[in-house]
Amino acid sequence: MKDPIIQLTGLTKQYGTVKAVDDLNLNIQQGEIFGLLGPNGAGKTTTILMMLGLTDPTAGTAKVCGYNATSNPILVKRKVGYMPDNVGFYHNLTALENLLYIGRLNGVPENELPDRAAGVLEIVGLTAERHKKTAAFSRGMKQRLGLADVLIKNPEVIILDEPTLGIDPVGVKDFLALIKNLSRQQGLTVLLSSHHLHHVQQVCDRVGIFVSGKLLAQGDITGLSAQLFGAGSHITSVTFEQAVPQPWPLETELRTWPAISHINIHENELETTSSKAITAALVRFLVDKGCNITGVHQKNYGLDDIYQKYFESNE
Ligand SMILES: Nc1ncnc2c1ncn2[C@@H]1O[C@H](COP(=O)(O)OP(=O)(O)OP(=O)(O)O)[C@@H](O)[C@H]1O
Repeated sequence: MKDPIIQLTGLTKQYGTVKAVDDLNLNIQQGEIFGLLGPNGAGKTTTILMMLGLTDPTAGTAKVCGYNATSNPILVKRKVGYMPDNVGFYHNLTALENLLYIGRLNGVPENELPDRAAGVLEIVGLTAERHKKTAAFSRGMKQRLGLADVLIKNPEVIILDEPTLGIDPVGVKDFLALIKNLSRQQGLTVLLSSHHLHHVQQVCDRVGIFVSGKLLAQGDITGLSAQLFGAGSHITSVTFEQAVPQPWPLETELRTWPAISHINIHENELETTSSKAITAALVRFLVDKGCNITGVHQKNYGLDDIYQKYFESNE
């Protein structure tokens, strides 16, 4: 496997007595969409600022595109596009004029500028609006233009801080689809910070759960629920036509299934807790044994449950 394009090692930032980021270790591979998910004040922005060399770590290192962000911030900024949570524009200028201005600031050669601007406006879907002043832009349009600002310098990595804040649901869906396409088609690496679990869930390959400066867990959604809920990440409930007799010989058999960690029987309901999805096998087994089933329900722990368990007390 190639070296990770983002490598955070023991990254720590202390503000007075507050540890905003506490010994963060995280690797992100080229082309991945990684979601940094955490409640307000978790340390997401501070982490991003250290990755861009905009604030120095108290300890540890942030290596991005092969460069140490603290000692080589200029080289990192050449490769990384950053969209802060509050993108600002010159409202008396049009979308295109704003974009050309940012392109020049980022050193895009003058002869390439018109084509590049037209190209990124097309990607973000603002070609028809390019001559409108940004004062009249909706929040969703501003986010798209913010993304165009980031893309005009042909970055290898884009970092988006709370990119979906304040956009309506349809706008969010479109914006996230845009990010996903960009990453898939151009191999762009995306780090996205958010406290909206549903937005992160829609688009990210992997997620890191960040609370009070610490990364509690990382992985894809299934891996995360397995890490955070262990043996109890799947629950299957089965309803029978009649009450389950006690003792029930089938219970003894089910207790030998390695995936099942817990069995609960109440009247005509059976509930199993297991480390993997066993619903299909369980139903087949019960039908084979002559049980009459009137209902089946499978619950898998997802980000909602992770959120409730880890974030609610912080918000
Ligand atoms: N410049 C600063 N000086 C002192 N404390 C700071 C500074 N910047 C951030 N902090 C503190 O560090 C902690 C992490 O803040 P940070 O802004 O990184 O969190 P966040 O996850 O980005 O939250 P939000 O979603 O609210 O932006 C908070 O307790 C914050 O008060």
